Amino acid sequence: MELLIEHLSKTYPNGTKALNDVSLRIEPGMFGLLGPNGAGKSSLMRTISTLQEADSGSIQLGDIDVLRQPERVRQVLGYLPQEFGVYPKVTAAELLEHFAVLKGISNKSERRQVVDALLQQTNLYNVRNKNLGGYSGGMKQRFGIAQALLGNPRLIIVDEPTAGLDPTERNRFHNLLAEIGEDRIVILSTHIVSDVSDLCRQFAIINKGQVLYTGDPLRAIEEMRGQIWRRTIRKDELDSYQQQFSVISSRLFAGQTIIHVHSLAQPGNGFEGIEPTLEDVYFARIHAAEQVATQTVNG
Ligand SMILES: Nc1ncnc2c1ncn2[C@@H]1O[C@H](COP(=O)(O)OP(=O)(O)OP(=O)(O)O)[C@@H](O)[C@H]1O
Repeated sequence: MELLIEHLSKTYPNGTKALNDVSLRIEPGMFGLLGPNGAGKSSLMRTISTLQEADSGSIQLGDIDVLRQPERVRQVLGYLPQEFGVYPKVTAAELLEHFAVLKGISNKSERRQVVDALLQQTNLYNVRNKNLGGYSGGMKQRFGIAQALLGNPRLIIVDEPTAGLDPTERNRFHNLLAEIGEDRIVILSTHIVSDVSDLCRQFAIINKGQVLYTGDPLRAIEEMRGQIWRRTIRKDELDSYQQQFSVISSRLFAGQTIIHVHSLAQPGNGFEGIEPTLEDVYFARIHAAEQVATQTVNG
């Protein structure tokens, strides 16, 4: 089963163009949707999840026409929204049981089995009788995955799931995602580049409602080899470097400013060529798109 998105566009009533002719082909496995805040990731996730409509375009999931057959999509979809609220005074076992009823698992002993298995899989079995209000961020997110897995969905959508998790919880959550992404489509929407480089064999970069790149992370890095240059500068030099070069990122390290520049040729004295990372790919693509946008505005 594959997910085929073609020419999808959406403008909100206030005039915000959240999706601008988005086309993507997504195969089974983990797919990373990477973009800054406001890029349109949630709008795309909500549209695929049948929670909102598009103005134009189409989405096909296997033989399901997603925009026209929402009830069929819901039967094969698991969704972990960005803001996943839980009832604080209910235990994980109780709430998952409740979701299982809603999902249509009507046989009581079957339901019990499914719920227990999911609690085991998400490593929450030992704390299943604790109130969700006492769960840590990572435990809540794992509970979110447990409910998304009910009914054995073919398509799972998780919207910015690792924001706010500490490194250990994030690692554990990554392992869980990698496990569930083995035999179905899992779309992971995130602004955290390492979520994608750790987990995804396919990804897309989206910015201002447009797809800037789609492909394989390793290939994307390969394509940028020989084009990323690093230099340590003083903080007060940053402006002038930004005017002279394609500075795609700058960060402080031990009180000094380190910049990465995207350039086909050696930019000049003091620049050292480095192995690109997916973060460089991401920033270079976004930077290039911004440059084009500025040039268009300035004529
Ligand atoms: N219901 C809405 N009405 C009007 N504008 C909206 C609505 N929902 C989102 N937007 C705007 O559409 C654009 C895309 O938002 P969206 O939430 O899809 O982006 P995102 O990539 O998920 O960002 P974030 O990570 O901040 O959620 C933003 O400019 C946002 O302000």
